[in-house]
Amino acid sequence: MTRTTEPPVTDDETGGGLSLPELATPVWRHFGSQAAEATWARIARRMPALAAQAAALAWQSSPRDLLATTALNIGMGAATAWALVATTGVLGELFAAAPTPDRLAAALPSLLVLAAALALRGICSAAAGRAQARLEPKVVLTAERRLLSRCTAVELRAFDDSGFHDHLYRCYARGSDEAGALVRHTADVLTGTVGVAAAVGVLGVLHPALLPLLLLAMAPQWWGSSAAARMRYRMIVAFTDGHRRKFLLEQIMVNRDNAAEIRSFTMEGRLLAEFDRVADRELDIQLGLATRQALIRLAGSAAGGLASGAVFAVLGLMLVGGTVEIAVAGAAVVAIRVAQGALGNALSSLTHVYESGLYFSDFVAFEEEAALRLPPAEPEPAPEGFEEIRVENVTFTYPSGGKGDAPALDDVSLILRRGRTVALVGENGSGKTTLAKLLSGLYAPESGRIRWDDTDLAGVDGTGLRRRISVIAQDHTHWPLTARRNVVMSSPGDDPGRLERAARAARADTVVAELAHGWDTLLDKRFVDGAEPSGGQWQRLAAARGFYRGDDGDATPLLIADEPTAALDARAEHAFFASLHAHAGRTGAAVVLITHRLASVRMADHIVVLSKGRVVEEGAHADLVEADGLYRELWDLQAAAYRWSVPESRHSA
Ligand SMILES: Nc1ncnc2c1ncn2[C@@H]1O[C@H](COP(=O)(O)OP(=O)(O)OP(=O)(O)O)[C@@H](O)[C@H]1O
Repeated sequence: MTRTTEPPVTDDETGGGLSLPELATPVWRHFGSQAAEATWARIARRMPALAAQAAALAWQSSPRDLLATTALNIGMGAATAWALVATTGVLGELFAAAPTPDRLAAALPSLLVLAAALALRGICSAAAGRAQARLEPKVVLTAERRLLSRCTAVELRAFDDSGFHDHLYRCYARGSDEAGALVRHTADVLTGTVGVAAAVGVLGVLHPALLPLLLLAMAPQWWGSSAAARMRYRMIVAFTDGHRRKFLLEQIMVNRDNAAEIRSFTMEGRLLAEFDRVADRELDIQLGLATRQALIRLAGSAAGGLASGAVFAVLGLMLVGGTVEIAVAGAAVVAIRVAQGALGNALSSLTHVYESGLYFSDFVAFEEEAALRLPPAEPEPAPEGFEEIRVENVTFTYPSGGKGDAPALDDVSLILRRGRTVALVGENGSGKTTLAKLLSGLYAPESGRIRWDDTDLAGVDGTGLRRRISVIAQDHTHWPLTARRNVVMSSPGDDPGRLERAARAARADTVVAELAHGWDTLLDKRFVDGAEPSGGQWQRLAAARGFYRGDDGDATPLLIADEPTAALDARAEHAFFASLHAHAGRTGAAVVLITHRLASVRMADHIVVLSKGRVVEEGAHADLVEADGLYRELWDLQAAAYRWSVPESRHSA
């Protein structure tokens, strides 16, 4: 099968396929193997708990639709039983003697009852279908809301734990849909069970000796359904890794962020070849499954035919022996057919309930895990403001990754004051951003403390605290919203004067002036009429967001700017630092500035130099240059670069 017009790419060229080691652990097909190993005994053991979970979720989503689904399914079973009894009546009248017009007339009332029972069954079935169709999307939405509210409520630290992140992703990828599927399949099991129960009840009433016949007729069905279901799950397991790999390859190829690099590195052919390789393998497995399932179906039909033959033979013997009347035998045949159909549905739904139940239990486990990572339930109110922030002997280590067990901050102490600018300086990985995150209330120290005047921030309301802090982040988000919402989104109200001041301070006003619809331009090229700002233009908008939030009198006494000018041109950078100092002077806020541009750092009131998570020097620019330590070394390197470039550029001109 050829899916690409590229020249064929051999396995050697693709290095035997792209190396994607993270695929070793299947994540979104996490429970495939457990599902494949499911036995009926295991499924039966878990069924009550799963049914209870499904019912609780459905009740939370829509009690009315849950009650309607349950009642209508039971009504459908009752109507089925009623129809079977009416069938016996009709057959009894017709076969009591040789059929004559009089017999037909005598059978009329039973026929009417049968018609009414079948109509009632049809109405119940349609209404139950409607209630179920209304219930499922509500359940999916409930599960989505539960997931999103948990994942936005947990402390940021949870996202540094790869186990938590995997669990979240797994639930995001399948959890909500599987919650809907769990409820749907549980309702289907109920429908099937009610159908079987109706047939069993009627047969038991007609003649108890007919019940073993029902078992005989259902046995091949039971065998066929289990064999087909287990075969399907084995196929899923066999292709778990491949399926995920295919999914990731699709994501890589359709994602706009990758489009340019795929082309720059001429990766198209390789990606498509890899996709074909995985997709062809999946197709082979699917085609093999289709053949094997057809064989199973054939064997099931043959066994079912034999069983039906045996049932008819036994019924014939019972008729001849006078154990049952002909009308009862006829009704028994109908009841057995009804039971077979209902059983088939119930069994296949049961295996689906088991599979969806595994995912949903994982979802519930995630909620429980997330609950352990929530901030304290009844925190102290956040302080209104401060004259001084004291960072005292703070040590902090990330949960996993990065430097392993080495702390990102090690016994750090410093003081910030209102109206003053403190610059954090140091080489890559020295802990500047980590310190900024602790100051902005995103992480709590592992030891040591941070105080706003006399208030220790440990145990205060984190959300309330962060409302009083404005952050211009290093990795700011490109919100797919209008330019206006990108700036004002985090702050209540929409104050045009404040917006203008913030835009001017960040020089975002010139960016907006060039946009087709000014502040109302959508900043996302994936949508019609969307614009795509450059990296530096995005940075100006992110800075405007920080200034806007900070421009509300005393309510936001701390502004943190982490690498705010990395993408700015020289003029914008100069203007930005001037605005930052003006902000400290005008609002009286304490300003923390992180930057590698030391020419701008010299304007700060105080400079703190970090190395390997420790404060190694601090003071004013002149003192640090005098001290001849790390700061002086970094300063000299940057200054030298400028000294050399001037003569060279003059020379080349
Ligand atoms: N989320 C994280 N999980 C694990 N380790 C992290 C995480 N973020 C940072 N680190 C590690 O903590 C150390 C300090 O990182 P940090 O980002 O604070 O440095 P930085 O001084 O801001 O660096 P840069 O100048 O490159 O921005 C680094 O070794 C980094 O690998």
